[in-house]
Order: sequence, then structure tokens, then C-alpha cells
Amino acid sequence: MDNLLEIRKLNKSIGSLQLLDINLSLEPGYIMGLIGRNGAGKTSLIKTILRLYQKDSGDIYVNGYNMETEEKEAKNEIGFVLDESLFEDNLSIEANGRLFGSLYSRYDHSLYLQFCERFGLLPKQKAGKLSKGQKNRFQLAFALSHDAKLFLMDEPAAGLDPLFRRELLGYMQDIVESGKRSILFSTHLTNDLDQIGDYIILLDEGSICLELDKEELGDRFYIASGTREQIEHTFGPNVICRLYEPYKSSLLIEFPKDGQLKGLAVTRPSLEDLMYYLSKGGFIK
Ligand SMILES: Nc1ncnc2c1ncn2[C@@H]1O[C@H](COP(=O)(O)OP(=O)(O)OP(=O)(O)O)[C@@H](O)[C@H]1O
Repeated sequence: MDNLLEIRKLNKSIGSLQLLDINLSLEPGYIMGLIGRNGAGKTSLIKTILRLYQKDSGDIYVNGYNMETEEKEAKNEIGFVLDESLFEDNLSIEANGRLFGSLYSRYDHSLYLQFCERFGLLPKQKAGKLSKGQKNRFQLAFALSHDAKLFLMDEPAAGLDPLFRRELLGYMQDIVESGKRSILFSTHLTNDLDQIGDYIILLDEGSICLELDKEELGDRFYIASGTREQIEHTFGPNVICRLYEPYKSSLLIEFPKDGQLKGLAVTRPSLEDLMYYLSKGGFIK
């Protein structure tokens, strides 16, 4: 089966940012999280996939359709939740559904109204008057109503109240459950990704610097803590970085060998821990 998203050798300069040689593929049925520091290029990548920014080079395929030469077919497969609204602010939620739904071959207006009701949205309300969290719900309701296969979401949980945020994570899992749809979403909320992400892409200054299968996280990386001397004397090319902090000395290691961490306290890093160590170790800026 085709990947729902396939990006090959994508390059794009935007201001001082350069998205550099981005290669990505996402099969149906999975959630991929895009993480990275402020300004790493997460939003720019999502906008470039959507052709809101024109790429400089490379190819993007959505459910097998070329985003450049088969744009209409490719966009038909994409649902999005973005920070900026691409809808008509002066029109009601209902009218926006009718207007933009006409652009999608599988749009179902009654399903859209059901999702609006489920998400607590009043169909008569003007789109431009929605709060940040309501805008995300509105976009999600629309994306769910045109049978999108690839969901692109830029920080969808930002600005959501804790209750809806938890619900959103459930909806995201529902989206991929059938094994026919996938989600690529950017986030700073690594706890959310710890919960629902299958794959993780770490962007740094416009480049992918780490690709992780979440299952792999626990087996691949470990944090080992001990005295400064113990940490200094733990050697090997798989030691990624050592941190000497006032309250503890520790190291991040990849695929440790038997006995290599003898005498040290070993834990498995969360995503946040991993980003912290990679950043402190100078692997990400
Ligand atoms: N429209 C634009 N015009 C000029 N430069 C831009 C534009 N969009 C993005 N950039 C450049 O790209 C950089 C990365 O921005 P982007 O929004 O993609 O980062 P991000 O990883 O999503 O950050 P954050 O986590 O803060 O949302 C910006 O710092 C800026 O230099």
C-alpha cells in the first residue's frame, strides 16, 4: 500500500530558515510527531507540504498523488488543523462547511454538523469570532467530514483546555485506529507524544536530526547517572553526551553493551529528557 505521505529531498528557504533535504514517509495507521525548538521549522514544513509555501525542490506525495502535478487529488486527501485560519472569517461555521466542502469530493455536510455539535460548536457562529481552541475544533470537525486520509496538524493541542486536549488525543487515536488514516502533527507537548506518537521526527534548524520509532525509544537510549568519576570513566562511541550538573552527573547512551553501565543508576529517557540531553550535548541548537 502507498505511504499516505512521502517527501523526497525537499528543500525550501524561508527568511533565514532553510528546510534542508527533508525525506519522510508515513504509512497508513500511524501518528507521527514533529518536535523541535522554537523556530526549528515545524510550521514551515507543514505549510510547505500544503503548498502554502512553494518548495524550492523535491517531491511530495499524498496517498500516492503528486502534490505538484496532481494537486487537487492530493489535497482531497488532506485534512488540516493550522494556527492560521484558511476559512472565511465573516461566514458562519455552517456556511464555511458548505463553501469549502464543495472543494472536496467526499465532503459530508450532515457529518460535519454532527462533529460541530459533538465539539460544542454553534453552526451559526462566525468563524472569525471563535477562540483559539474553538478554531482548532472547527478545523478538526471539517477535516473529519471530508474523509481525509492524511491529517496535518500544527500544534493542535495548543490553546485547548485540559479536558478537550485529552479528548483530542482520543480523537487522534480514533483517526488512525482503522489503519487507513495517518496524522503528522507538530507539538511542544512531548507528554502527548509519549502517549500517542508512533514515530517522532526531531527537526533542528530546518533539518531532520533524529527519526525515532517510539517503540525504539526505550530500547535505544538510556540515561545513566552516578558520580562524576563514574561518568567520566564510562567510555564508548555510543556515549552521546555527558552532563555534569551540580546535583548529578549523568550520560546519554545509545544501545549500551552488556556491563558497560555497571554500577550506574540506569533509566529510560522520556522524549523531554532525550531533547534535553541532545540539546545540552550540542546535538541540537
Ligand atoms: N513567512 C515567513 N517569512 C520569513 N521567515 C519565515 C517565515 N516563516 C518562517 N520563517 C522563518 O522560519 C523560521 C522557523 O519558523 P517556524 O514557524 O517554521 O518554526 P517552528 O518550529 O514552527 O517554531 P515554533 O515552535 O516557535 O512554532 C522562523 O524563525 C523564520 O526565520
